[in-house]
Amino acid sequence: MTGGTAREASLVQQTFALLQKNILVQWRRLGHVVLEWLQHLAWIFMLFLILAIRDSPRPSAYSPAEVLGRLDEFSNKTFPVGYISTIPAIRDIMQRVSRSTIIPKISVQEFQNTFDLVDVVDENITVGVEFENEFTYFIRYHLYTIPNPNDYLADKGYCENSEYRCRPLEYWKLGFISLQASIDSAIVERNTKQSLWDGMAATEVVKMKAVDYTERTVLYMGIFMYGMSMCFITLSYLMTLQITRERRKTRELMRMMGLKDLAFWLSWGLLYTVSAIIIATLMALVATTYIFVQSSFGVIFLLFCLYGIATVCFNCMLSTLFRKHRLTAILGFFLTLFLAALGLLPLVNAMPKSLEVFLSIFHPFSFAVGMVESMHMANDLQGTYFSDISGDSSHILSSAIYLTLDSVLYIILTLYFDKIIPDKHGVRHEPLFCLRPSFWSKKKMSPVPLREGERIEKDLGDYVEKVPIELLGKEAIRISNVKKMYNGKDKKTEALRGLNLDIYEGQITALLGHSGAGKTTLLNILSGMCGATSGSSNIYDHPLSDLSLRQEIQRKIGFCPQFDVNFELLTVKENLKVFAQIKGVHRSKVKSEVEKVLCDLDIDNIQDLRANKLSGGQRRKLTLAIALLGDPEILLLDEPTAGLDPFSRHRVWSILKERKVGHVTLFSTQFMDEADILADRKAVLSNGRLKCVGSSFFLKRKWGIGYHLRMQVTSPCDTEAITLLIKQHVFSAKLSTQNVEDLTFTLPFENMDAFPALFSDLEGHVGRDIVSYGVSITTLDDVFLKLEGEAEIEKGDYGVFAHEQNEEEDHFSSEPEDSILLMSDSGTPTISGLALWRQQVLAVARIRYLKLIHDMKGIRSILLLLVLFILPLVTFTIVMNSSHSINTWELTPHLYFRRPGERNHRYYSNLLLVNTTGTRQKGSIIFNYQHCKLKNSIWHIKNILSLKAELKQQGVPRAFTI
Ligand SMILES: Nc1ncnc2c1ncn2[C@@H]1O[C@H](COP(=O)(O)OP(=O)(O)OP(=O)(O)O)[C@@H](O)[C@H]1O
Repeated sequence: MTGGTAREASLVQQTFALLQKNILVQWRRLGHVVLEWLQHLAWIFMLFLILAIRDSPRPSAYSPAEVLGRLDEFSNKTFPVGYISTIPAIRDIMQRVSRSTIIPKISVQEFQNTFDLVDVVDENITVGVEFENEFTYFIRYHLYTIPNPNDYLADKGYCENSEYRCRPLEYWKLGFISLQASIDSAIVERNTKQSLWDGMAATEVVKMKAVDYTERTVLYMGIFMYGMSMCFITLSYLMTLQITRERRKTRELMRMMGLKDLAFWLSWGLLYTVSAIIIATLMALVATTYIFVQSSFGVIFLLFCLYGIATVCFNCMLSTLFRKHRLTAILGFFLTLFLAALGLLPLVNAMPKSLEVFLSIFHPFSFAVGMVESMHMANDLQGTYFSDISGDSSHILSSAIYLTLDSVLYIILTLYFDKIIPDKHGVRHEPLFCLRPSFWSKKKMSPVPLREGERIEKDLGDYVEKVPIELLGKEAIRISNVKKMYNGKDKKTEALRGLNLDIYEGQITALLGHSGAGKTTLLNILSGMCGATSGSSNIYDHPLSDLSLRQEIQRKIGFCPQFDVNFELLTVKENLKVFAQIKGVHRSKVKSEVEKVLCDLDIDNIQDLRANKLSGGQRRKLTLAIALLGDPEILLLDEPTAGLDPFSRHRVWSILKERKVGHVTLFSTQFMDEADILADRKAVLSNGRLKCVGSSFFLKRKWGIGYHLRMQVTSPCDTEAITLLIKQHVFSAKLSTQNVEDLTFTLPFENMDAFPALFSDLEGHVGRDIVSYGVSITTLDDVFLKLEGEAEIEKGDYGVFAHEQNEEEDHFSSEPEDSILLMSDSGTPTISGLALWRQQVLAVARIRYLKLIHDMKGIRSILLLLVLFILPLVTFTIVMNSSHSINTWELTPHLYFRRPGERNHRYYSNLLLVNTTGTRQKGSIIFNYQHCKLKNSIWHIKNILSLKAELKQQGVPRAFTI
């Protein structure tokens, strides 16, 4: 193997080339880009408006602490309490409660079962008490009488210095605290035989210092959380649309040229990361102005930024899962909508850490972990800061770590799915490919000498021409028993049925065959655009099935596919530059390489024309030019001159001939003259099999009919006499065509010796019954026609036609629609008036119906995905509901005890101790509290509720209520 420009495709060069291309494309479609940005900004503006109207920044203020009175000062005319007695101890406790000195007017009633009790509680007739055991109990109020005990569902604070509007005070005003104190006293009295009633009754109730205005409702915070989670929704839609489109159109071909997967994803990822950062900056500005007023801009910006990057990575992952760009984009849109709902979960309640870690694989949830907590802190008039990242702002760190890990996870999954879910073209890796050692060890190609004379085409016997001795051992491509089966929806197509063929270095080989013979399929397999179903193909003795070597092999190949490849908004020159860099042409040589190819193919006059403005032939030349870039050792060309003018065809032929030595060239063509002139060897395929292979001379000798003797005769003419004359010299001559004034005979090659005598005899008849005559040799067309037969050709044509129909998405383009409407089978209008109108309506209705069925598949996929992603949400909601956690607040000493420096977090409240003695009571209860690592004398509590705690004072256990 010789030749080839030195090429080494580096990740940086490829990424840079594609990124440059992406930026250029964005620039060329500036109008669209502006519209896209208007969409992004519309979302941010909407959020800004909602915030500006709903929640203008308020001055920081606290409502002060105030003493509400003694516990026994609560007085209600009647205070009915119901309970269910399941064990005698409960009745005993409630009997004691009925004698409560804290609530003198209490009346206690026993109920038979929970339903009866719930009925009266629901009607707000009585307050319910349910015991789990003799120490644990629930107090049940009518749902709307006291604020929801769940901190996140309740209006916290909101006192505005007015007792009337102070919701948390309902706990005091409606007797909740006094009842709880009564039950606690009864339990303590029953178990310790000591009475706490008097002390308890004298306990003073104090409203803690609280933030003056904080409206903590799920709805309110949920709207903003949801709005913030969806700030990248338009970006997601447009990104998936573009990536999936390019992935489908050109990615596999670029991959075939040696493009590294990561370079492709990075080029898009980096472009959209810039957009995400701009959106993140604007969002952070809006959020810090209206929601996180006390927080540092940097912290909020960081979270938005990381969320944006994770979104970009997520979209890349999504783009690997589907082929259709619209479907992917719509799906991405709905997924963002639904995943953003996951961000609401941290609002509802404190969730177990394990569930938080599990849900953090969804980036909107990870984002919400930081944002929701920051919102709660903002409601407490606290801000989040980098300096506090290990303290109260630690949730920011968790969120940032989750989002970073999400991004890494999505990138890994993108690369993985990209390998195991191939696009329309491309080779599928097995799911566990990364566990194979060969995947990680980068083998270098070292050609292994071939065993001389071992020919895999030998099965065809006489149909294969023997290659000259100097070619033996120069087999560059060896195709052995290759089969390819396409599994369509309705039927399977066997495109190749055990093909054997050797392609030699230093030769140009042509693939001939009827439409649908399998030429394109073979070239696609060799180029790596698709895999074979079975059999092996080796390139320089390296099996193509070894995926670890594939990239190495592919870099040596220049491939011109049947379809045209280019980036439409780039000029011819820009296209060539990008592809040269992808192919690994050194940066310093890109310019000269591009100029050489432009000049070789005579397209330098159109180098500044955009690809979407090129004619069919010019596009073809561009695709060929791309294949020639980097002077690849192996050229695989699928109908390279289709659509070219004769001048350009000759130019292509001379280029291929010039670079023949030391290179391998394999091309397919429908032009027999092209194969005849250009190719050293022609391989004729028929229905997926090799029919024969050899030089033109060999094929013509073997299948040609010999020579054609054409003569113009006078009319009327004695055909029999002329035939007899010819047969006298060439006995096996045959009259092949006969017209009024023309006769054509075929003369076999073997009778060439008889030709001089035949011609001199014919000369004698010229001017009498023969006007003139001439002889021509069999062409490859004749060979082809003989080999295939007309019936075969028709069959092949039909096959391809059917296939193309399947391939194209526009089944229902308007053209067939029109033809259905206007023409009968014979092509002439046969009906008119009402009948025609009826037929048109039916036809259009049928087309609409078929379109709907077609779209249903997409809708089904969307629904399936939605269900999959909603499932965690639904499960979580069920779990939450079943645990009654939303409307229940369990009071445990744990809530009130915290380490110094620990944030005043959710259910944790600081303990209020009011020392009215005027002395610092060393050794007293205050001293003991200080040793319990409690932060004392803090005038701040979320709700004023009772706590049952037990502390030892001077070794004596004392139960009391705070
Ligand atoms: N993606 C596909 N899915 C299903 N069948 C296919 C697909 N591609 C090709 N075929 C079928 O495989 C057979 C071989 O097709 P191929 O394109 O290789 O023929 P060809 O010799 O290149 O034809 P042409 O000269 O018209 O390009 C045909 O019958 C075709 O219908």
